[in-house]
Amino acid sequence: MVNMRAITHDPNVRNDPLIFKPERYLPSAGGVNVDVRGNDLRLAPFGARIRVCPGKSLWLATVSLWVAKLVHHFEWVQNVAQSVDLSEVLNLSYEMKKPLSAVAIPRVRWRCCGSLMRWCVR
Ligand code: HEM
Repeated sequence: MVNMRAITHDPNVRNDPLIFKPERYLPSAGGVNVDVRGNDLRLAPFGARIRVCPGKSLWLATVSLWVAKLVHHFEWVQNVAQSVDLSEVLNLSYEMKKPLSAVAIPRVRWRCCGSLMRWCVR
């Protein structure tokens, strides 16, 4: 498994590695253009080489749809009961010490149309 934490926290690879700045990989915002499919280890969320994620193409082809659906159907608001804490803990990999929590409020009301996996707007 590629140690992405070590790579992405290396100041020789990333300027200001501790600052949350996703636009650093957005060419239209002056960031660098990185191939995330495992060919460029500056950013390899799916790993690389022989154990690279076999689901990467499926995910890259559908991620826009998933995000669009989540934003279209829900209003996302901060969970006031649990503030955002970016502290990390080392388990099998680095994980958030306190899981990120948000509240999703449905934008429309739904009712089940009777068949499995089919929901309609009331
Ligand atoms: C946001 C989406 C995803 C991310 C960030 C992701 C990331 C990863 C990473 C980092 C690995 C480990 C690579 C390594 O060991 O170096 C992995 C492995 C794997 N992923 Fe994904 N993955 C995603 C989605 C998917 C999807 C959609 C599928 C299946 C449909 C999938 C199936 C697998 C499998 C089976 C492995 C194990 C491969 C092996 O050990 O040989 N992943 N993934």
